[in-house]
Amino acid sequence: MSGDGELLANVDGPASRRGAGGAFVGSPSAALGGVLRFTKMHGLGNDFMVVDAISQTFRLRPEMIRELADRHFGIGFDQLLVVEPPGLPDVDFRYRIFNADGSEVEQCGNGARCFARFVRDQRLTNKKVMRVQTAGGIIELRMGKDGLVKVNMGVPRLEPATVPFSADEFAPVYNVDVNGQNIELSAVSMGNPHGVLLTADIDNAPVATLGPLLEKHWRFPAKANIGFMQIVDRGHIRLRVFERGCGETLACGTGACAAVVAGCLRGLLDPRVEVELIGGRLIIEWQGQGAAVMMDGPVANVFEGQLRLPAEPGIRRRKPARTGRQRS
Ligand SMILES: N[C@@H](CCC[C@H](N)C(=O)O)C(=O)O
Repeated sequence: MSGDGELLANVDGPASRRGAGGAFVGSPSAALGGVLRFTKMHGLGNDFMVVDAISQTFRLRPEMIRELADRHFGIGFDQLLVVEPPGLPDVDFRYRIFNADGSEVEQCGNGARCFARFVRDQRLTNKKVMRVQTAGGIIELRMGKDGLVKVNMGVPRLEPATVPFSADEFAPVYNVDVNGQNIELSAVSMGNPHGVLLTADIDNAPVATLGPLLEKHWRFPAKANIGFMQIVDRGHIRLRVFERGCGETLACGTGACAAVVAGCLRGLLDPRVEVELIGGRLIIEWQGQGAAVMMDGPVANVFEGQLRLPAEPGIRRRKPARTGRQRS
């Protein structure tokens, strides 16, 4: 963040739709040096800055995302969520996710529920069921009458190469050496990579120490989110997640899905499980290999805000193209 309180962002129009180093550009209409509107939201305390890139044009470099994510000097969030027009047929939106460290990632479960609420609140759609394209696959979002959002998170990927995890063949549990200590974990992709281990006492689990070591372990070549799961009974777990690219969060939706898949693979859980995270509860359902994982949970709006985006020297204002809001 710059010293005068203004936030540096580059806005240059749709030609450079995706910049180098993970920067992104929204779709045409906001003016160079104008304001970027956003909404702060959360799902069980996993918090997000959500931006409509259908009616706004902007570019944020990874360092800018890190500054915005900062809880003392910025807005503060675990992930930045970006709403874009779809790039595929039969899909309503494209949903992009950036961790607090500025890295773009494939999937975010709590974010998916917030996404559904956001696009309806912003009148980008009036659909109650929508299909959304992510880098981790297509997911289906369904608004419930109770204010909860149900998400079909897709079929978990278990083959090691698809997680990705380094192993010769699939196993429900792998032995991983961490500085001479043997750790037993399951490796699951929910679009994004997860390692899940069991703990007898979640309150004293070594999340802060073992989490970062496993996140960056060589056997997870794309790094991983690391879940610590305490089984209360066959229909109830407690879970803490050290998230890739942002550290321990109050809740992780894909982490909850991965934990239930891991527990079912080990024969420890029933198909419907209440997952108790620090920030609240999710209901996760999985009928077994080949089935999609279903996630049910709440969303919350925190506030709406806007950032002034100064023009970067050398970038000239372009006349914005006319766009209509997507309505279906
Ligand atoms: N909080 C998320 C997951 C966000 C992405 C994750 N940190 C990753 O790097 O894969 C969730 O609710 O799923």
